[in-house]
Amino acid sequence: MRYPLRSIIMSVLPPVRKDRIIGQLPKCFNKGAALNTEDEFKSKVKTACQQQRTGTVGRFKISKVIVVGDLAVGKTCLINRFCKDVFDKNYKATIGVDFEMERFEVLGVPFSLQLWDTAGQERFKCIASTYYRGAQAVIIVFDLTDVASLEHTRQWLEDAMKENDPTSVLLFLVGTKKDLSSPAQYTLIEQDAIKLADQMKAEYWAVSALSGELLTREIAIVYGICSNFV
Ligand SMILES: Nc1nc2c(ncn2[C@@H]2O[C@H](COP(=O)(O)OP(=O)(O)OP(=O)(O)O)[C@@H](O)[C@H]2O)c(=O)[nH]1
Repeated sequence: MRYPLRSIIMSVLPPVRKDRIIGQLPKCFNKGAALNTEDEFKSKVKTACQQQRTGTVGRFKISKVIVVGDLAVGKTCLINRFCKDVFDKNYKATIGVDFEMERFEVLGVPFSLQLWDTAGQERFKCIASTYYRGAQAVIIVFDLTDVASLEHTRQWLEDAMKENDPTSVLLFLVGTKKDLSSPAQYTLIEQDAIKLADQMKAEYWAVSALSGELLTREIAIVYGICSNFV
């Protein structure tokens, strides 16, 4: 007896986690640097979901998201907090690239994010950049306590865009380690980050992987991609 591939896949996958079931658009972090300030999904997105026209592989839609940024700014911790809800204070450099898959249900339709964690170390940049191609979203990470890491985000963006179509990629500029920055330091760097996000046409967030504060906003990636896929 033959079974359709999708039924087989669905039967071996665990159910989608409750907090990954998205019925409403998450609020943006800062209206001054947001990709979307609407409260609701676009009607064409809703219609596509209702009509199950959302995927390229059966009902599935897989979106590739690459996470780039300087050495030790917190890319791996960001992904680990988001996907596994854990935090490791010990630093282990990413060698080349790493990969996590996160499943969602958006307006009743299965939706997956591939999160590609890339190495910030110069010597691994060459390997990592071979995985940049075909991204639907790029998360450019900087450390809120390190101004130089914010300045370097332009270069990371440029590198990521060499392999992608700038007109169709969604950009996120994410400041990490908010728990380590003093209010005065945070206010200063945030002003520059918002300005930069505006120039890049990126959505801005400030998060802490240690506390987990605001990290649920990563779910905002979903709506950005969602509103693009029809
Ligand atoms: N206090 C605090 N420490 C953090 C946070 N995020 C990351 N760190 C620490 O910063 C260090 C580097 O974090 P990683 O996530 O490994 O950095 P990375 O950007 O993936 O580094 P590479 O893989 O070398 O590019 C680790 O010691 C983490 O524990 C945060 O939000 N708060």
